[in-house]
Amino acid sequence: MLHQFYPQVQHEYRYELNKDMHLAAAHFIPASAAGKCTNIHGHTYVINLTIAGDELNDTGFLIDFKLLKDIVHKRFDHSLLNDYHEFGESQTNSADTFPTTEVVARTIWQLVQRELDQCDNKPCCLQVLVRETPTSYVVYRPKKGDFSS
Ligand SMILES: Nc1nc2c(c(=O)[nH]1)N=C([C@H](O)[C@H](O)COP(=O)(O)OP(=O)(O)OP(=O)(O)O)CN2
Ligand SMILES: [Zn+2]
Repeated sequence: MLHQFYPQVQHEYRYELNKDMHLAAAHFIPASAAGKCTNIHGHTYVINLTIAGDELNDTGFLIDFKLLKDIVHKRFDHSLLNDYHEFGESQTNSADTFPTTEVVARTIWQLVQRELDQCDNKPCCLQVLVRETPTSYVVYRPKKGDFSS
């Protein structure tokens, strides 16, 4: 895997962990303004997760790298993103759920943070980077109010 440098997020936690992964998936954007992207096509998404926290768990992990891969890669690899309810057109504000790079990044943050909320050592996901093509990527950073506690 290509090792890359990513935008840094400022924080005061003791530990910061980063997990890279690749994801092969297809999608289409169901809006005529999306031009050629209205047609179904595929990407090898490159994803980087930044997790931070002050305490380690009983295994000495902030969070298991493998768990992070399972949350994202296991769920979406070799899939059509539009098939998932998170990216469905039937949602109330459907443009906000089209599988654009922005929405994919936000959705990954929601899925990851939901799992982290179950951990006693309370790690938090501070940044999700999703690269859709060699020249295009999005960084999603949650605001304080996006965390449940
Ligand atoms: N803000 C966004 N803009 C675009 C998105 C998106 O998700 N968010 N998506 C697309 C397309 O789906 C496409 O996959 C990526 O577009 P683009 O970077 O233009 O792809 P190219 O490989 O053609 O880029 P070049 O730099 O011209 O090689 C479009 N816009
Ligand atoms: Zn695309």
